[in-house]
Amino acid sequence: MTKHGAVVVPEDAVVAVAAGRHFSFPPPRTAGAGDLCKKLAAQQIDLGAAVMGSWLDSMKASSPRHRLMAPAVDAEHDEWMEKHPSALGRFEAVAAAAKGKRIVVFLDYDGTLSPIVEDPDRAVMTDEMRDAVRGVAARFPTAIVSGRCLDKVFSFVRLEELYYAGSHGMDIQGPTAASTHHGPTTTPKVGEKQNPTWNGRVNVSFHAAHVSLSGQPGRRCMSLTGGCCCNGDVQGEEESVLCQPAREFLPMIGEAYAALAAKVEAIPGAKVENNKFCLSVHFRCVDERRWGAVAEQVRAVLRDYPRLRLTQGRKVLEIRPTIKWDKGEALRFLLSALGFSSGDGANDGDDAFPIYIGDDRTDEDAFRVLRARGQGAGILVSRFPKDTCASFSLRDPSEVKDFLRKLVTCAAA
Ligand SMILES: O=P(O)(O)OC[C@H]1O[C@H](O[C@H]2O[C@H](CO)[C@@H](O)[C@H](O)[C@H]2O)[C@H](O)[C@@H](O)[C@@H]1O
Repeated sequence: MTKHGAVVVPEDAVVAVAAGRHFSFPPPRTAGAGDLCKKLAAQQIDLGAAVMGSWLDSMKASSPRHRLMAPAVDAEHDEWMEKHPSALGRFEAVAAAAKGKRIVVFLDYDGTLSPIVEDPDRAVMTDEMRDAVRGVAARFPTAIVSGRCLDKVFSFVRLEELYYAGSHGMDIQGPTAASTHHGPTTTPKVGEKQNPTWNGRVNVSFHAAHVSLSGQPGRRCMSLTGGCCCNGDVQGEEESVLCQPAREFLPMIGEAYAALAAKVEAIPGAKVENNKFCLSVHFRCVDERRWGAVAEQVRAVLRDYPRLRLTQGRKVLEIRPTIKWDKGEALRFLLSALGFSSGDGANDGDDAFPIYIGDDRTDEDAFRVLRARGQGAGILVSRFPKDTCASFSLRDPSEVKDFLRKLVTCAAA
């Protein structure tokens, strides 16, 4: 890739529109979240026949080709970087803002911890990245927040000491008791002398005897001693999970999966991934001339399921329940479960410093929550300008790894 000449780079990002906002950090509470952040929330795509064209446009818009033509595009990039500076370049500003607070780390998976690849089943993360995440998790409560189903994302990450929020936050489980029961009783504050491990589960209790719904060996789960703020869904079998707000949709999602898989089978390259509480219809490997056919098949199935809605990720159409739950709500829930806020919005846990790193449209829901709370740091992984509610940027998973390592070094120092 060169900065000069007309190099066209395929990328699944939404091209930036001037955000009309200059960099300010820490972001002011609520102010600044405004219209842009509302617009960026994982949007529901209208399923009406009249908007099929715009639906297809939306699929194309999520996969623009970036023209890197100096100097105009460089200027646009520079302007964007002023508003969303590198979290590595401004590491000292992040560390200063976190000083005296308790860091909690939230990490998206695809495009953040692993590079985007054609086959979703091969999106593995490197051992170096795993070590970096392990290092962070030894010092701060750390959660993976992914659109993938919990078992799948766990099979990639393979670290038992983390919290996992699968299915876009609709399936939340905690670390094993064994992997975390040797640290301080509260998360260390930045700048405080620290024990290298943590155990900051203020109002969370572990049920070591329970296995997860997946039966995943070696993983124990937990429930809230103070009750679940997740529609009261923690009961019976659910005692083994922290939060599953969309449980009632499981049979419906299963049916929709079968119908969709049968419908898109005939479209070369299309693939439906069952993410338990949501479904992903991948069109990355579909000839662009057939994208309309993918959209049409998805629409046909969704007509039978008015309680399911459609959102969009990186060359993927995502079908999920029509409940008000997303990665932002998962972040809120986990902060509350960790004792950093009341959960009812009355107290946003000002001593917490959540760092959320993600690359996708669905991560904007979490960035928006951080902006609204005027708390922590949202970091967008992108090498191209995009509209975002994040404060900072990192170019790719390799920079994410460097940032995580720096966080560990800084905490150790
Ligand atoms: O929230 P995330 O962890 O980022 O998960 C979002 C979706 O990621 C995966 O799809 C994306 O990555 C694939 C592998 O690199 C790529 O082939 C695909 O085009 C991307 O959309 C995953 O397969 C989906 O289930 C997740 O919803």
